[in-house]
Amino acid sequence: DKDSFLRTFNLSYQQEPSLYEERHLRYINLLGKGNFGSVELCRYDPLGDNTGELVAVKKLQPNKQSNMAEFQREIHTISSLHCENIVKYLGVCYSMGRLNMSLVMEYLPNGSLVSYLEKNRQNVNSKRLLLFASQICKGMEYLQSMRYVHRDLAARNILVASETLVKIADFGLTKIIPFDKEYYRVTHPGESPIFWYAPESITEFKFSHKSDVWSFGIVLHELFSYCEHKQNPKKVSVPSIAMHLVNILKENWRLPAPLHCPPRVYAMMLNCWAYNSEDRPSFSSLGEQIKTYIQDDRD
Ligand SMILES: Cc1cnc(Nc2cc(F)c(C3CCN(C)CC3)c(F)c2)nc1Nc1ccc(F)c(N2CCCS2(=O)=O)c1
Repeated sequence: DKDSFLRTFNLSYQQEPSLYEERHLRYINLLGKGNFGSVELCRYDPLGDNTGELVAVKKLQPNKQSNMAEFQREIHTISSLHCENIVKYLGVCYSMGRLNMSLVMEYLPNGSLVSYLEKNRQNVNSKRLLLFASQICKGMEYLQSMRYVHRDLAARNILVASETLVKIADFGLTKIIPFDKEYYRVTHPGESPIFWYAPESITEFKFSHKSDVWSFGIVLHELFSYCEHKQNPKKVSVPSIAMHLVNILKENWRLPAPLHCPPRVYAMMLNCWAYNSEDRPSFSSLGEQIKTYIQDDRD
């Protein structure tokens, strides 16, 4: 019931999250499925006359109780974030008594950055790519101000709200950095997207704002290659490849510049890919740099 729900999240009444009643949540179609569970498009239609709002509902993989605690942490994380470049939390929906729960978020009709750039490649120029990059930067700056590390910053986790607004989604791997440390160390690497990982995340499972900056560099590369997979590394993780990757990174190999990528943007990517985390720029300095590139209308 509501009281125990509020206790679970040690929320007081005035913070009462919107509780969505399952019987009014009408399934429309599946938006995506992964090892996290699935995300569905639903209409929340309490009046039953199709005037209700469209929402994106993230459901936990059924009967994976272990994930329940993680999922509750993810819900707690996203419900504490208020930033126009982060997908909006709307509430939760209980089902099967209290056994299962879903995360209700605003629905962004244009889908992920990957599908959007593949489909709209023709009419997205480098100025618009820089606008998207600056917005992702702003979202990451906000996340850092809340002492969160995202740990899974990639174009597939960026959603397109409109042709001039993108938002960071999916906080399934997000962790809070302990107050007395500069990084978060994970114990179980799990299925890691190593091509988006900084070297120290691969070798020492260390995650920090600076490892998020490394991933931001990969997102810049994805943006300026319009998320064309042949130019992008695959999301695969096999231990031997991981160590091989770290070795060539140590020898200063980096992803080549995407086709037609402005040299100063490639230079920014290389800065994000400094081997030593303390040599990487901060999100605030990246944001400033991108802003000047947008203003001066070169490339
Ligand atoms: C919170 C949220 C809000 N709006 C939306 N709109 C949305 C609208 C769409 F047309 C699509 C697609 C576009 C392409 N065609 C072929 C199929 C539907 C779409 F994928 C999404 N999606 C949200 N979440 C979400 C959905 C789906 C996801 F796979 C993932 N994830 C992916 C990696 C982890 S993840 O869970 O972040 C998050």
